[in-house]
Amino acid sequence: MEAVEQQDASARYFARPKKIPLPTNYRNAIKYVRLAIEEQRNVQELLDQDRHFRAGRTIVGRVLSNWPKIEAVYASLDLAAKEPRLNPWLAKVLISELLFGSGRLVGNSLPVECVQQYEQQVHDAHKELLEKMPAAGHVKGTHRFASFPRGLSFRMGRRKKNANASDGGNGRAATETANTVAKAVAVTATSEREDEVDPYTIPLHSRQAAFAILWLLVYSCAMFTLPFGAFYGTRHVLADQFQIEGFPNTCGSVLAAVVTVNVIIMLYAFRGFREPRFVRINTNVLDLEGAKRLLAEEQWMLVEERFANYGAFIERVKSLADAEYMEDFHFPDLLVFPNSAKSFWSRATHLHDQFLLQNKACLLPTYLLKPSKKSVVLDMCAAPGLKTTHLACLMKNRGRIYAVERSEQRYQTLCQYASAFGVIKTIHSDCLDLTDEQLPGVEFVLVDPSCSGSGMLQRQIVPEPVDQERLFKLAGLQYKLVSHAMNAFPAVRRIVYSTCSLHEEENERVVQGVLRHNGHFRLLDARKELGKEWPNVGSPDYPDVGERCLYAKTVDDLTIGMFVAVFERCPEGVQNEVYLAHEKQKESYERMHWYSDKAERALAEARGKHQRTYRTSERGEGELNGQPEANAGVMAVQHEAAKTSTTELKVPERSVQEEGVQEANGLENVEVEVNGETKTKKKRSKKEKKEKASEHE
Ligand SMILES: C[S@@+](CC[C@H](N)C(=O)[O-])C[C@H]1O[C@@H](n2cnc3c(N)ncnc32)[C@H](O)[C@@H]1O
Repeated sequence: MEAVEQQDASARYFARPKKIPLPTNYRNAIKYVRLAIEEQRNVQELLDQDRHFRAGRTIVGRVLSNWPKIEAVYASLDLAAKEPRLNPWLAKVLISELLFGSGRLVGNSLPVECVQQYEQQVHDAHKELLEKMPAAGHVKGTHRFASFPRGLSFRMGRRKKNANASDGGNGRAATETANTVAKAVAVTATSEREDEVDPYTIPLHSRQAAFAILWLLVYSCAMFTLPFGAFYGTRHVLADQFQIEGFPNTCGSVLAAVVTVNVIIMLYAFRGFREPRFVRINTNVLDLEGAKRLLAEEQWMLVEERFANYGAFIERVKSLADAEYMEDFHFPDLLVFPNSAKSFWSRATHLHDQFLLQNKACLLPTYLLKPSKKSVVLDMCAAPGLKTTHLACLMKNRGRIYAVERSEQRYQTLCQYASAFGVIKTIHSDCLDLTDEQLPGVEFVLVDPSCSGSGMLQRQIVPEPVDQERLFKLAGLQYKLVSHAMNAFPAVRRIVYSTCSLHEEENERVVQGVLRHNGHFRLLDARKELGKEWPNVGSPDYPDVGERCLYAKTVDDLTIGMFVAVFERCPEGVQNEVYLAHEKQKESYERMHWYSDKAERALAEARGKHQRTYRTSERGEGELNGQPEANAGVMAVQHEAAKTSTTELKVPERSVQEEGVQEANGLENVEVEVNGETKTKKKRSKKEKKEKASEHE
């Protein structure tokens, strides 16, 4: 009767329409257990090679070290007959997990749910086996049977041919034979002892420590040998080939040794740094708890520690073990994995809808934009669309996000990313051509434009020479985009400007330029806006600007380099302090010109009248024929103003905004107004246009 009920239950399970996949770790475990038992292969080697199956050693090891007991339980429950559709290898792996693993099964796949319904019976059968144990403990020679199959363990000797295993995992032959049970019972004593310390699994931290020591040994050997080689090699070459002897020879050789030492140190440091893998949860389809459940199915272990400060968190991230992951310190939808997880994530295509690989630094701009749920947002430079989709998640897929991209190819990628989010409307256009007319009611703008990309990891590892001309052009474009955001959309309340550049020219200087010419927007303190500890801000060389902007830095945040500034529209009648200070400076600059003109006129008059010589001393005092001049005060003002004009005003030969205007027009010999002057500009050549198109995205 009971059997019939269970059969019905199992039929119900297998008849369900929705197919939930079996966790990869169980699938892999079946493969290795079968290889070890059926084909008697040395799976230890195979497991070592399979770097993606992290939990494998433990799961497979558990099954194989308890194989007889598992077989006995499987047999006593008669699962082969009761659940003919249940893979016997899988059933045994799951029984092993229930009895000797965590005690719970991962996921809701059909086989898992099927075995789960026998959970109590599995435990009862196991208990029964243990109770019978003393009586059967004397069965001769049975301890060998309890050992790992030979293919698995380096500790074990020969493996006895296992009749049960050779039935193709069906196990039915064994199920009926009391013999098997007796054997299994008999070995329990031995294997139970072995269970206490799982000999198969070397704890992860021990393995990591062992590798660290090994690498240290390798590098220290290199350190104590290669510099000598460099020293004597150089000495030999200098003497034999170039006939350089004596002191110059020694200097050259020492230099070669020092360079070698430094190269080795750099290589070691480079090995030591492994940036973590940041993974964002697509909160549009999955919440944090759901994400944790999915990851548990994949045998990832959540580090559930709380950190007093950001430094402690960063240190813990650096020491994440291969199977561990953590929640991020700042962002609730971000998870942090060790560097070694990269291969897992590139293979885990079945999780790509629920999780997105995105560097933590890229979440700063979107979080700082803080769009309210049903607001209208404009992402001016959107492709490939990671920030756009994050905005959509933050807005719970409600409201409207205009995602603009001008590059055709990148626009296609943007469309793919955006397709799952109804809130995103993609627009293939130059965002400078769009205004409130086409995109009405925009309240929040993200400006994440093309930049030099000097914050990208590979560019930090192998730095490129700084191309000032290119930086200047990029800065011009960036200035123009932010200014456009501030002036083309009257309803805009908040703007976030971000780059993945570490150059001030593209960051603080652009922000300063924009604030100087747009009094109606002010710069917010981004650190305060973030609301949590953040180590790096901008340069103090930009008063009222630098300290309000954030930098993400590889060395402190383990992220790519990123710069973020947050602007907010000023209340009516209020202007930002950078604008006001600049206006004041402009005034004094104009006054300086006025004084200067006056002084020049007075001088000319004096020259005409008296034919005397005039010069300005170092201190700015006027002297006439070597004597202090009556109008020396005027000259001092002139001198001070001149100083201001070169040091504080920093009126550049070509300003950022000039470049911006040039970029804006892109016309042949157009007249543009720059700092009040009209200049003629040349049209961008085809080559320049091409270069521009290939700028770092
Ligand atoms: C740094 S990427 C943006 C990355 C994107 N925000 C993300 O997180 O996925 C800069 C993008 O802006 C686009 N872009 C540059 N100038 C633009 C303009 N004037 N109008 C529209 N898109 C522009 C580039 O083609 C490039 O795809």
